[in-house]
Amino acid sequence: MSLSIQEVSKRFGTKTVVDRLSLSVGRGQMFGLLGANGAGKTTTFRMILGLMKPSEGSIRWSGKTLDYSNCDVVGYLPEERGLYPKLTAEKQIVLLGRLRGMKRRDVLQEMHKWLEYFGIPEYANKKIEELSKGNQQKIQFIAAVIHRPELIILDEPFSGLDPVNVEILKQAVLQLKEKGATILFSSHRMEHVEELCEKLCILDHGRPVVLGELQKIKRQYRKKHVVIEADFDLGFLQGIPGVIRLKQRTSGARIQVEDEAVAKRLFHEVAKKGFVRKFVVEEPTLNDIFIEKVGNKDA
Ligand SMILES: Nc1ncnc2c1ncn2[C@@H]1O[C@H](COP(=O)(O)OP(=O)(O)OP(=O)(O)O)[C@@H](O)[C@H]1O
Repeated sequence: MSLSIQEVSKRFGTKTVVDRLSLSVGRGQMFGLLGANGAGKTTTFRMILGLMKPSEGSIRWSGKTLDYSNCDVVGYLPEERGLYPKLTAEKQIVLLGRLRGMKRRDVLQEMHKWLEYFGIPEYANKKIEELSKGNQQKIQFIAAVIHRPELIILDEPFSGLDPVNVEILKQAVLQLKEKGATILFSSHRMEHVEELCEKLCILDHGRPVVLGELQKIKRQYRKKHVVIEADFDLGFLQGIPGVIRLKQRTSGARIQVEDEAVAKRLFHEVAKKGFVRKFVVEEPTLNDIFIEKVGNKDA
């Protein structure tokens, strides 16, 4: 079981909003889609779900195109949250579970398990409109995964949640992954993707500018940061070839360098000067990579 996207493009009129995207996500893998507003994330999800046809290319889940006839294998949390405000959480979830072909008894059993997990068992009989935004989101998440889908697509699942609830939802998503679900999610927050995904794609105006395995992407990125703490001023390092920028900190400096060889040079230079309390070469963060590839704007 795997998702395979090959050379997919989507155009609206003359505007290309997804531009030759190819990727694959295997069973039990988690894939993160990053990009600024309007980069093409939701459009990509809609094409995977069969709600929209690609202008070019193909999308297959286990060798088949998804459409309304086989979409029960997918669970989808849309970006625009859409629950019926007047229904109770239970009625809402039962309705969606039944539409997925589940027996009422099975829906209720699964729903109670999830409500317990989220620490809100008493909300089963509350109307959606009576719940906070965060709790509505949990109900919609439960509705999206109630039928234990093989493929789960979560559009901005963490937006609007407080840090405690972000953590609870992250753990829930990880549990589903461990049980073998294939999960794709979009986010504006790079640290979420960094923490949860093996694979990722950064879209910039529909174009995949970074794509692949997180660890490989980081390794291939040659520029590093060096954090130094010393009892003397580190400003002189700015003049060393290969130093891109130096930011002074209260107890030292954080320096971006061209590659590891420059980091070694810095090590020798500071060691000659005096006592060095700290010298660390940091892996680039996804944020560093995003800023270089897409520019200094919000993901
Ligand atoms: N049905 C449509 N008709 C015309 N243009 C569309 C349609 N759907 C999306 N677009 C355009 O496609 C581009 C990509 O939109 P999309 O919603 O996929 O971006 P996104 O990455 O999900 O953004 P956000 O982070 O804001 O949710 C946008 O410029 C949007 O206006």
